This record gives sequence, C-alpha cells and structure tokens, in this order.
Amino acid sequence: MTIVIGLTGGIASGKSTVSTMLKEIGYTVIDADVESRLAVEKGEPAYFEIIAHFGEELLQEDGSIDRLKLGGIIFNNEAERLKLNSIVHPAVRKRMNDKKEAALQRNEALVILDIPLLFESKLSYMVDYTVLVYVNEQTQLQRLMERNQFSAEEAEARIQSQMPLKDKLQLADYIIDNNGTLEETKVQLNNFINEWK
Ligand SMILES: CC(C)(COP(=O)(O)OP(=O)(O)OC[C@H]1O[C@@H](n2cnc3c(N)ncnc32)[C@H](O)[C@@H]1O)[C@@H](O)C(=O)NCCC(=O)NCCS
Ligand SMILES: Nc1ncnc2c1ncn2[C@@H]1O[C@H](COP(=O)(O)OP(=O)(O)OP(=O)(O)O)[C@@H](O)[C@H]1O
Repeated sequence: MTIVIGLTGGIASGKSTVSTMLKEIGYTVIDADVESRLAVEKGEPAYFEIIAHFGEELLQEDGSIDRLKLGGIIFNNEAERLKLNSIVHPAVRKRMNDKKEAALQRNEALVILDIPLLFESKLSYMVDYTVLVYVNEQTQLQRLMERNQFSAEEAEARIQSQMPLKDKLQLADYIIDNNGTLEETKVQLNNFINEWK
C-alpha cells in the first residue's frame, strides 16, 4: 500500500529543500509549483484565460507570461490573486492527481505531494498525512528576501497572502523545523521517514 504524504509550508520555508532531499533518497515528489508552471505555458487553456483576464501587457516578447509581473499584481491584490487561483488551480489539481495515480499504480511505498497552499486550498483529502516544513517569521522573511532579491515590502506581501505558518502548526500531522542547519533538517526528515516507511 502506498502512503501519500502532503508536504507543505509557506513561501521560502524550505519545501523545495526538503523535497530535494526526498528525491535524492529516491521517492517520487510531485511539485505543485512545477505543475502550475506547466499549466500556464503558452498554448495551455489556463494561459489563454490569464491573458483574457489580465491582458496582453502581461506577456514577454516570446509570448510567455511574465511571472514577476503577474506576481506583482496578485500579491498586492487579493481579488486578483483569487481570480488567478480559480484559473490555475483546477488544472494543477488535475495534473497532480494524474501523477499521483501513476505512482499508486507503480505501488511505491511513499509518494510526496509538495503543495504550498495545501491548507489554504483545503486539499488534505488528496493525501494520507500532512508534513509541515516550518520556520519562524524572521527566518522566512530573511530567506525570501535573500533568495528572490525582494525588498522587505515585496516579501511581506507574499507572506501575508498565505495562512501564517504558526497556524499551520496546528493543522499538520508532522512538523519539520527548518530554522536550523540543513544537516539538522535532514536528521528530522530521516526520523520521519523511519517512522512511516
Ligand atoms: C504568481 C506567479 C505567476 C508567480 O510566479 P513565480 O515563478 O514568481 O513563483 P512560483 O510559482 O515559483 O511560486 C513561489 C511561491 O509563491 C507562493 N505562491 C504562489 N502562488 C500563490 C498564490 N496564489 N497564493 C499564495 N501564495 C502563492 C507559493 O509559496 C509558491 O511556492 C505564480 O506563483 C502563479 O501562477 N501562482 C498561481 C498558482 C498557484 O497558486 N501556485 C502555487 C501552488 S499551486
Ligand atoms: N536550513 C536552511 N538553512 C539555510 N538556508 C536554507 C535552509 N533551508 C532552506 N534554505 C534556503 O532558503 C530559501 C528557501 O528555501 P526553499 O526554496 O527550499 O523554500 P520553498 O518553501 O520551496 O519556497 P517556495 O514556496 O517559494 O517554493 C532557499 O534559498 C534555500 O536555499
């Protein structure tokens, strides 16, 4: 029987870092951010819906969506963020479900769904257990500013569009504290895997 794990967190809390560690061990990780990028590629239904709503000014020279520009709009306007979600999320859910089904067919012991908005979008039903990659507010802000070269204001806007990580602590089945070193995170991840595999 395959156990399906929902890996979640907040922006820049370390989900990709943990999912890379899981991939290195050999587990299948299905990443909502990757699927959401594929779902809005030139020619996809969601691509045309985005242009219809947000306008052609959003396009880069090669016709692809300017993600930085779109981020600048939706992380500063809640109604626009919800509109984008309503366009992109159904396609992402379908893509993830198809990949999950394929992994179940292969009878793998653990399959990981990396979903940043797992709790916000009430997607716990898609998984057996939820794992939260947690950092405190200060670490989250610092790492996001550094990684994306964002100002404090740009980073705050993105963080505030999500459920606070401390609220997610109450909802998760298992917590990985990623405030420390990568080595410390790896130890916690190994403990988790040994418990569930
Ligand atoms: C706004 C977009 C174009 C910005 O693209 P960009 O390449 O800069 O960021 P990326 O997609 O890698 O997302 C980075 C992180 O931002 C956060 N985030 C992304 N979209 C959202 C959203 N709608 N609401 C809250 N947080 C979000 C997540 O933590 C995600 O891990 C893009 O995030 C997008 O299309 N978002 C809508 C789809 C979505 O909700 N994706 C998240 C998981 S399905
Ligand atoms: N334990 C750690 N120590 C130091 N830096 C870390 C640690 N974990 C992650 N980072 C760094 O913090 C940043 C955010 O991590 P990561 O990209 O894994 O987050 P994420 O949750 O996947 O983000 P997003 O939601 O935006 O996709 C990256 O630059 C990463 O290298």
